[in-house]
Amino acid sequence: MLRSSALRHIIEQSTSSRSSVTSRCFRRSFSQSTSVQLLNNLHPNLTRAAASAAALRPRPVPQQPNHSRNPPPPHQTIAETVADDLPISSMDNKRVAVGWDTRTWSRFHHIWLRDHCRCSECFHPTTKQRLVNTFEIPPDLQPLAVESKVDGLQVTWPSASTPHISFYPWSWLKHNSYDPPLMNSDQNEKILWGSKIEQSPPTVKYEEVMTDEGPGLYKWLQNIDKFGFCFVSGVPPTPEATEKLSERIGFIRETQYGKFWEFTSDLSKGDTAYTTLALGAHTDNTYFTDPCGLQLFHLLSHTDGSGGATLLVDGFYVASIVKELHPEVYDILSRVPVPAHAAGEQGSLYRPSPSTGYPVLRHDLGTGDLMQVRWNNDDRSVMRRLEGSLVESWYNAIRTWHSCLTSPDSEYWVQLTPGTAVIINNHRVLHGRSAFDGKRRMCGAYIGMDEFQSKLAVLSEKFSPNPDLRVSEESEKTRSVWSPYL
Ligand SMILES: C[N+](C)(C)CCCC[C@H](N)C(=O)O
Ligand SMILES: O=C(O)CCC(=O)C(=O)O
Repeated sequence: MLRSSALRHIIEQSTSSRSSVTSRCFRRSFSQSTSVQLLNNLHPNLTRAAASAAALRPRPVPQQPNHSRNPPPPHQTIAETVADDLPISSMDNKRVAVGWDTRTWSRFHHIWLRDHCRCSECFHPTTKQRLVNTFEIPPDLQPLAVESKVDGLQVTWPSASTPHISFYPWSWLKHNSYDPPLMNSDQNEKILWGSKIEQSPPTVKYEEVMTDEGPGLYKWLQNIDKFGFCFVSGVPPTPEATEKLSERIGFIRETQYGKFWEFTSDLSKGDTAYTTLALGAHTDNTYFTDPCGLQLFHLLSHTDGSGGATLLVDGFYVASIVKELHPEVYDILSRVPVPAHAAGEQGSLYRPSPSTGYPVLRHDLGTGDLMQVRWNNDDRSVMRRLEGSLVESWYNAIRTWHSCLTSPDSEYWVQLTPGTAVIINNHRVLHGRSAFDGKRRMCGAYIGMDEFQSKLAVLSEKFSPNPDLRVSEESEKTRSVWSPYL
């Protein structure tokens, strides 16, 4: 074991002579390594010197990594990467540092790396479940060695028997870097829209969507994720075809209204949707703890009457305007819980848990991103938990919210016709309809948000334009343990 004084001497030597320092590798025992080892608190100049020296270092032949227990990530063959492109790795008594370039470093705690080992002993290769016992990992665990390999970081851990070797692909480390985060959030790009979306609303063709789980289905789900809704044209105007279309995404979510629903103005269910009344912009299921994620509508027929136009409003677009122009309103809508109920059926009485309900605007607690809009003023219950001091400002807030929702700039009115279905992200896009008369038959279904996100993730693994997200090749029978979604 080399003493730190000797190492420090080497570091001083290399700093002064700017000798080429192989900084890709860090070992406790100096004997096996020809490279200079980097100690804890690296001298900043050394890091740069090491990195620049490494960049100038002659190109050794790439080593064949030992993947006996960790299959290389499917999208990474053993590239002809020469050592210079390898990230620098070093460690102190708590963490491993990976230098992507001289200015970009990630730090991974030893306990974190050991806990996230993906070898077949630590992580079930088929079920993708953790096998390592997190709670037997010593809190002060330190590697015996840390080494930059051609396609990833190799860490050797002490263990009662033979040392345990973990391997982490560079792409996986970069995707999961937490100190600092290097990848933007899992959220895909969202395109906010107002009434002008009418000029080119997102649309896919039924044929595209229905062919094998291919690009067409992916395009549909991408549109829903990006815009919060998407039309499907060319749908046979039957409940059967519409049900099959819905099930392309995932299983239909059954509620008190049934599984796949067909409805008309006959009050067959205790809800104003089953009347000819106009319905203001709302999201469905505010009376559920977990409102459905998607809602699909397909107008089957409308005879002997008119009206019944469909209203769509991008709740994220409206929220962005409220946040900008009325921050105090945005704050109230994000804080004050709103109770709701569905009580029109004798046999059921739905209220969310807790029955005080949830605020109109829900945010990702980590990123602060707006994640959900919950708004249905018709289904709102008694505001029995509103602080007296907040009553007037709450009503002012929802008045402002309502006026922004119903602004001509926000509202997108479209007359649905048989053959064109529309699917809506019920956590983002509000919908409604104008009053109507005559005989109007509408059908559709609810799909859970988790089913939607799951199908989108599975298709992204195959078709995402982002190579970090596209992690399964046709040949892959099972999902890679390196999937960025785990
Ligand atoms: C969609 N379908 C016609 C089946 C039911 C409609 C229920 C609407 C309810 N007021 C809500 O906002 O959730
Ligand atoms: O009938 C319609 O067009 C929409 C009904 C509605 O808003 C709903 O079912 O939630």
